[in-house]
Amino acid sequence: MQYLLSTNGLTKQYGRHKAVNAVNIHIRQGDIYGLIGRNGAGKTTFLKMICGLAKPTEGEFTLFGRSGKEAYRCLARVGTLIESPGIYPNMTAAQNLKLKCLALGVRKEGEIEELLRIVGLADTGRKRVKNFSLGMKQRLGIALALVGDPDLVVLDEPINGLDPQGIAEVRETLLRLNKERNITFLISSHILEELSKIATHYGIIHDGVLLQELTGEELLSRCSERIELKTDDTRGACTVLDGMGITRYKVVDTDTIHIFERLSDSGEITMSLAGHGIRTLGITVKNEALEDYYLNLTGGGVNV
Ligand SMILES: Nc1ncnc2c1ncn2[C@@H]1O[C@H](COP(=O)(O)OP(=O)(O)OP(=O)(O)O)[C@@H](O)[C@H]1O
Repeated sequence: MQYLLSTNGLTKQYGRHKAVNAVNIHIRQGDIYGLIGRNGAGKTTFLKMICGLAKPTEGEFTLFGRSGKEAYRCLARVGTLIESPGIYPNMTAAQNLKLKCLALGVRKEGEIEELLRIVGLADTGRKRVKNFSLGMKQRLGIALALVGDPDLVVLDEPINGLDPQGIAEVRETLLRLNKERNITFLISSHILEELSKIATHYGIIHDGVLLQELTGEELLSRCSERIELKTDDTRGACTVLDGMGITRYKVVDTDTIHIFERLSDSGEITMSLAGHGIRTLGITVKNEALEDYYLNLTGGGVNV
């Protein structure tokens, strides 16, 4: 499998403390990859290493198929928003972008207008950035990371402190960029619930160690509200579910099916199964909230 970005034993040690400990991450072209971890888990340190802002103590990363020194040469294709985005508050959004374009030698006609459009700041005109909402500032930070047409954009906590509307705006922006410009994203957050509204893939980091990588679908099947159906005939049960027009289900075990829709229809499902001679051994509605899943995982500190 060819990854757009992968790491091999990437480690950063400060004194005796390993802020990032032998992390192997795998990001494909087109992913919106969420790196989730509590404060101090090592997210920023990890992101800094793959953006060339901190030198790994051990390990290496492969970027666009290049490793070692070659990988560092590919960093021009990576846009970053790490820690303070370097925004000038007394300038307008367009002026901030113009400065970044000048700094990177970008002279593409209409690029600033296009970037403002794509992050939803086209109508901010002469408004100075100091009068922007936090969400608008974050979107400007994203626009700044987009200067130079990167293929991969790395954003450190882009939804930190945003209200639900701000999160929705950032989400829409990232999804649009992902679709329209085919940009791959690596974004960090300490709140899985918020990240889950954006990411397609996840890496869970704790105490510098990557505990788990999983897809959005896997996370959904582990956390979301669902009916857990136990039966001794999963194949027959699937046929019955299909017949009931239920499409969002997954066989997770030899005797277990998770159903993610019609959560109040347990009775109807049981009756329908019985009508087809299929025994229901158990049927319950389960709901492990995202945050619980994450806390259980990091609290235990073990890989599951
Ligand atoms: N320059 C440094 N020197 C010494 N220790 C550092 C340095 N940078 C980070 N650390 C330590 O490494 C650990 C990971 O920090 P890091 O900032 O990467 O975590 P984080 O997950 O991004 O958390 P936060 O969201 O709070 O920034 C912390 O214990 C931090 O104190």
